[in-house]
Amino acid sequence: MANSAIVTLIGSAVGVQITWLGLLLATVLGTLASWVVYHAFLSPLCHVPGPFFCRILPAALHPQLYMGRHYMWVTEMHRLYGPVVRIGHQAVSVIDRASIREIYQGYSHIKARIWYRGLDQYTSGMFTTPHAVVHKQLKRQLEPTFSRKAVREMESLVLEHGAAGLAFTIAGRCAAEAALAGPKHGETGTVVDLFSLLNYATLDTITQLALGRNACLLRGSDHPIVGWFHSFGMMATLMCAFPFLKDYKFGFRQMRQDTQNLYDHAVECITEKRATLHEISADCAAGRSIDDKRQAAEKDILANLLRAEDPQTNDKLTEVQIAVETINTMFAGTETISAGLTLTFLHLFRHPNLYRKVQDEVVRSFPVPDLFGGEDGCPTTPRPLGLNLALLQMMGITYATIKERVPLVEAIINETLRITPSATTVLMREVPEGGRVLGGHYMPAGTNVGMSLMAYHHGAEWEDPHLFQPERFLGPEGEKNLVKLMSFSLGPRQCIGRNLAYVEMSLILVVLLRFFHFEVASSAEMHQDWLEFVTLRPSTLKFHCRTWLRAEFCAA
Ligand code: HEM
Repeated sequence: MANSAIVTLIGSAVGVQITWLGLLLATVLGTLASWVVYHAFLSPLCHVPGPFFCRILPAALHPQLYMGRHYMWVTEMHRLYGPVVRIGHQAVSVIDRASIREIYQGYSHIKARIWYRGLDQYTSGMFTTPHAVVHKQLKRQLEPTFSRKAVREMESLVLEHGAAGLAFTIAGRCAAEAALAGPKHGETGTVVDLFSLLNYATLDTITQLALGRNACLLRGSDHPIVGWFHSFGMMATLMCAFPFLKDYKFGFRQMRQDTQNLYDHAVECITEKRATLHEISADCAAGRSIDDKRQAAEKDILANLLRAEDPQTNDKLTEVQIAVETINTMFAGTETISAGLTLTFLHLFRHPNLYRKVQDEVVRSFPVPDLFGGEDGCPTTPRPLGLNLALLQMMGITYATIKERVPLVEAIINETLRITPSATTVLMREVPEGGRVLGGHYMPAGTNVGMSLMAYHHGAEWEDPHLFQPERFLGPEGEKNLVKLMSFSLGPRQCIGRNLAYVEMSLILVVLLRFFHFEVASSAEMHQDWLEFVTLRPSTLKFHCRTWLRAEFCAA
């Protein structure tokens, strides 16, 4: 009674007859209008340059994210608005080095939960935890696993399961097609989807290293791990957008089941590795010899994780932590590398002189060994040469020899990761209590800020940023440019797999250049879009090339 009297009173005050529904609508519209006015003109972020709609739409980023075009859009926004751009209602992208240092060099700006929480499906791991104390301990435990020394000890596994496995697969396909096509094969070559093959090679390698079991995708296995990973990624994306899905276990049954299968598989591999390590130490104690395979099994990522210990507290990782770290390692260390290598070939195809130059250097630096020591210097190696791991080892293909003999290889990898960083996403952090001034603009606490790797690598910090010039990473300027390269991020949360990434990419690139000749299959492949779904991917999810085994490895 009293309420309707108030409505009537307001109605007569403004000279109109209003109802409850009208009042409700007016309240909603009024709140909305004041919200828009506040965010458009009064909020502390409204002075940050950027498109107007980003000020008022909480989901301004989402269409670009779901279409995979976010990185192109953010780069364009930086071109239009400068080094600090508001790219969302609460999100700002920065590409000036001072702001980047401020954000990433310490622990002050924590990882923005909204972007990472989806990966925490079991427990938060090193990749996702926002807590400095937790991260510091995990880092102390995990760093030795990914150190240069540890990666050197894993190198033979990386060569065998990645580079060599890939080369055998492609050589096998070339040989089969050459047998069918006869001399015509010289013109047509063998068409392979390089992106998929590189994906298989990197997944085979990382499953061997992180689980102790190669998924054998290059050898044609239909291991369900590919589907499990797909579901894990989808589930992670959904949980980022709708975090309540983690606690309310309804819907998405297949995806949840696949994610659980992935986790159970990791636990099974952990148990198996524990048993293997136990047997090895029993054999050592009994003075029995350990063959090469078992020696290598002792040095992979999983074996290191089982031994990992915090030097300050002696804490070891729990079983759940080990499972989560192996899954995150596989997640972080597969497509980043396969996309990076596919992009490397894309750039080499666009720069045929550079392709010839690096291939010539690789061929000169890794000659075919004369297996039987021919007289008068003539090679007596029988044809066709068996393309096997022993041959690669005899040719001396290691990360150290590649760096020493063909520095151009790593320079090409670095330039690829600069101009088209395979992990392109904006690495979002949260502005801490008290707010911060970044790039001359005040950002209140809680604002999501981050660098867009693509925009930064195409910005003012670089000379001729749009040109593909690997030489910028060689000679006296090389070191300076390397410090500016952010493809692996910087500071305490930078990529822990960086050493492994360089080793794996260099070995695969050199083996492919040494044994094969590649040409892109069509100009459509060259000009297709690359879309960003955490990493860059060709829009067709394929990158077809023609390939030929180089003459010295073919039957005479
Ligand atoms: C070309 C290859 C790679 C690129 C471009 C790359 C790039 C990156 C970037 C940009 C980050 C920072 C992510 C963020 O702040 O959100 C990162 C973090 C990380 N990467 Fe990589 N990565 C590569 C390969 C690998 C490999 C091979 C592994 C493991 C085997 C790995 C494991 C990780 C982990 C665990 C983190 C989280 C580190 C932390 O938060 O402390 N990455 N990577």
